[in-house]
Amino acid sequence: MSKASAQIPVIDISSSNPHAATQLLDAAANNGFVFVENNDAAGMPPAKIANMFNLSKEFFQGPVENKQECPTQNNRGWVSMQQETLDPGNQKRGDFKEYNTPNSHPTITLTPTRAFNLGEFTNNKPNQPLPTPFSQEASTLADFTNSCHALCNKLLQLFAQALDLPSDWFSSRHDQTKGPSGSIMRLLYYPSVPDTLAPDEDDIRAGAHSDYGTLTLLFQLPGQPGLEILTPSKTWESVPTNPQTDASKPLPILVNIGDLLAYWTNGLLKSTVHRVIFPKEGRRGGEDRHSMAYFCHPLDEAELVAVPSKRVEEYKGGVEGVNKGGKTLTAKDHLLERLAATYGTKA
Ligand SMILES: O=C(O)CCC(=O)C(=O)O
Ligand SMILES: [Fe+2]
Repeated sequence: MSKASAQIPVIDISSSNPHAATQLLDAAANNGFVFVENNDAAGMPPAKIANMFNLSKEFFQGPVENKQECPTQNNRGWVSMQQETLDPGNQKRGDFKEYNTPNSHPTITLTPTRAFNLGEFTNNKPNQPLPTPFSQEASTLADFTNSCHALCNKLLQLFAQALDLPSDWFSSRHDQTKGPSGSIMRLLYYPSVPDTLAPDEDDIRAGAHSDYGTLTLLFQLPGQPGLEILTPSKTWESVPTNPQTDASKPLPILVNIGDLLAYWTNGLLKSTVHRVIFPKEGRRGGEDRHSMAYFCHPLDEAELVAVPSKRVEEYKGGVEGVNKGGKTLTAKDHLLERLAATYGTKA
């Protein structure tokens, strides 16, 4: 039986929509996921997105030596299958990510490849080693991540407006000229697997998790489904790759609320649990899925205290763990804690 499709609104954030801020807040307070129409106000021309997907595909199709050149360090670089377990409490094995069939030979070797994490750029220069083809395209990558960050800041200003906060309350804490942050552009590849090797129930493409940062922008491709969200009634619902009926419109950008916006708003905004599966419809071994996630994080030292908003004060939800033993957590404390659980290392 196919899964119910999650009800995720598509919102126009251009000035022609005077309700953008409240619509965003309502969607974020409901299930924490929203599609943003990709018009000029989003500042993400479809050709730029397509170019990034092409670079990502070129990297993942390239030789494994390119990937091994830049193993993960400090959450940047090439992240391999089974190195990362997004749902450490429930998953027996690491995430089931890239299967490589050398020369299409039927003897399958499992090659750990999965994602490439790009950290912040400084003056368009990377702060990490880059493999081919990224090394020749540093300014393209920097430009794309900067556009993603600018869109996040625009959304953060709309959230501030809807919460009756000074419009830069969030965006000033995400001003990358003021210091380092944990923001990451992650390029993901989930290969299909041969039907004979179809995954068992424990093998999920990306385990259930909430995102660690403020906001995530997710770029998907049509015909490559698999993302699901956990609804308040604890059922999994699928997220469409394109919720629009007008095929001539650019694909909207999926945005989800991360843990920090939930902390800052005492849980009014929802950091919803999601995962990526092998869809039950279609081939057992799934289709190839490429996606790109921009995890927007605040400056490392930003404190996770509730924002001075009446709407937040009146909301009685509350989020566990913000104030541990009387100490206010910073964005960096939270990130290190989550990364330690994900990679199985010490914070
Ligand atoms: O690939 C996707 O669609 C989602 C990936 C994801 O949720 C993540 O990396 O945090
Ligand atoms: Fe995620």
